[in-house]
Amino acid sequence: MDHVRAAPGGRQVLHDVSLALAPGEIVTVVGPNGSGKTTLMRLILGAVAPAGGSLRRKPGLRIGYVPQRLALDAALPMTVARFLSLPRRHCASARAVALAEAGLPADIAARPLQALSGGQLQRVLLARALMSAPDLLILDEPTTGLDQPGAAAFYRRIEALRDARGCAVLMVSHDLHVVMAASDRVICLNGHVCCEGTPETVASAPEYRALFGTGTQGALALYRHEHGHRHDHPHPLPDARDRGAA
Ligand SMILES: Nc1ncnc2c1ncn2[C@@H]1O[C@H](COP(=O)(O)OP(=O)(O)OP(=O)(O)O)[C@@H](O)[C@H]1O
Repeated sequence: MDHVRAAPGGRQVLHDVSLALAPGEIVTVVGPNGSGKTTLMRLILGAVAPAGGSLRRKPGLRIGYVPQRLALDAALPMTVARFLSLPRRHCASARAVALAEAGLPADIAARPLQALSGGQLQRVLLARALMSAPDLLILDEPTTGLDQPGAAAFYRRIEALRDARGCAVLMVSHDLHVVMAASDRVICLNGHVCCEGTPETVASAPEYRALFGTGTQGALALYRHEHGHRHDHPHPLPDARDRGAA
């Protein structure tokens, strides 16, 4: 997207936002409450139209979306298998692959959604997003409610998925903990792009520190320590949008 402005409901939320996502890249958007993170995600999903600037998607781009939460209706019990077959039916083997990739046993398919823990439900949402073989996976605050080791494990799974499938990943979060360290690139948003770069670059940027203080370095170290190795993925070149996922 180039110099995009967004004004959902007539109120300017984002201005002059330019970004490109390259295949296989994990990008995290951080920003304070109300900084426009969800609006940015909705722009990419096509649920909000730009009020200015331009937005281009690779033709045929498939996007898998993992919402922050799912409002479950206790009066309408639904099995995991049924949920995974919405909106389109898939064969049992495709379902088993997606469940395994999301870190769930195959027999969870027969269980009602209402009976799952928060972490299991989060992984079912991930499995559902994987069913469409996405080129781009968008996750909205995917570890809300998980503790820090649980969140670190979730992000390692996302990295493994990216490595296996080569899909781009865009995560949106106001959680400053391990999410940044799990990313190739971090975008700090506050109505516009305040700063962006590697997690280390952003964590030490004055614009970022003005918004969030200096408390993230410990969490970066924690993730690096648990993770045990680093990735050095190339970052998108200026023409990445011509090759890129979105
Ligand atoms: N359709 C809309 N109509 C009016 N205002 C909107 C609309 N959508 C978003 N906003 C406003 O835009 C601002 C940014 O919202 P957005 O949800 O994008 O922020 P966010 O960074 O995701 O926030 P949070 O961290 O709290 O989830 C908020 O003040 C919100 O009230």
